[in-house]
Amino acid sequence: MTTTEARTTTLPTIAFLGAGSMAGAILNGLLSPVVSVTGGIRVTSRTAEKAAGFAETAGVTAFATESRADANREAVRGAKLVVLAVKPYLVPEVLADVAGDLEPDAVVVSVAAGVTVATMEAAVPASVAVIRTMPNTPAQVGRGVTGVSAGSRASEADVALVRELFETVGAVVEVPESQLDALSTISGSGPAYVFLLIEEFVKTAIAKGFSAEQATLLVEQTFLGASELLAATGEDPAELRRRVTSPKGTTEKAVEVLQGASLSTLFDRATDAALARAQELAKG
Ligand SMILES: NC(=O)C1=CN([C@@H]2O[C@H](COP(=O)(O)OP(=O)(O)OC[C@H]3O[C@@H](n4cnc5c(N)ncnc54)[C@H](OP(=O)(O)O)[C@@H]3O)[C@@H](O)[C@H]2O)C=CC1
Ligand SMILES: O=C(O)[C@@H]1CCC=N1
Repeated sequence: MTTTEARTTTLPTIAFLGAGSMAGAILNGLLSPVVSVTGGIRVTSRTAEKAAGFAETAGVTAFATESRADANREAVRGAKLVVLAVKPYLVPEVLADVAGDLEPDAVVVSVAAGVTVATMEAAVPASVAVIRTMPNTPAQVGRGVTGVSAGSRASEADVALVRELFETVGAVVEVPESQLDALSTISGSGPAYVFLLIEEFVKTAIAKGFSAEQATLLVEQTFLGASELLAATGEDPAELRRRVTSPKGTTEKAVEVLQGASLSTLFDRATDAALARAQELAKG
């Protein structure tokens, strides 16, 4: 695993096919002053409105498929890295469209949940490498974590390049493809679990008589503070929990209730449901 460092990264021409939440988060990292993308960044979207949002960004050229049918083909011509950031069900259609225009040494980097390397390798010329990844939205603030799985045709240099791309927005973990869907249920979807906990905790604080503003401050600062304490101390979270939980004190009572609700089973069931969905998406 590698963490983000303030070092200069130079990347070759990149095309993002799809410009939604995930592509936007990664793009944010690429726009950092310590990153240089030689040949520039191309971005495609379905709507002209979304593409127009990128028009002002230096170094980025955006095309919309609703304005020009060849938007994705135009974007991939000359691109070394082609990041597939459309919804999983669109991956086969988009790859079929661009296959003939990919550079022979291009690396197709998918962020799509579920869609397998085998499906993508079958859709592009044999000289084109495929690498599957699973980033997460904290990439937008340089705090992402991305799982990377090399396809059968990816060289060490291809994997190193893709690592460099995702290290501009956080940490990278290399795993075999057989583990990538499981990784997705932890870190890919994980930010949603955290936000859900925050939403529910704010409701609880409001029910205890705090204003919405106070409740939000209390809860958000508690999540941020606890996360930063964990990061700064490097302590085991169980030890940090113990330090909050005074013997015979108040926290002990709350933690007993939470543990009684079988939190670990709940997380197992939630991530199993996400894993089952990834397997459905793989079938197309
Ligand atoms: N969101 C997340 O936390 C994560 C998402 N992912 C993966 O990222 C991928 C994208 O998800 P997300 O960003 O959430 O989705 P969004 O719906 O936010 O983005 C999808 C993007 O694809 C564009 N699009 C649709 N059709 C085409 C097309 N034919 N050609 C080019 N662009 C097109 C859309 O354009 P327009 O905006 O104009 O409609 C939109 O910008 C998915 O495969 C998902 O599995 C992976 C990890 C985490
Ligand atoms: O919900 C999804 O399918 C994507 C993959 C992981 C996070 N978002």
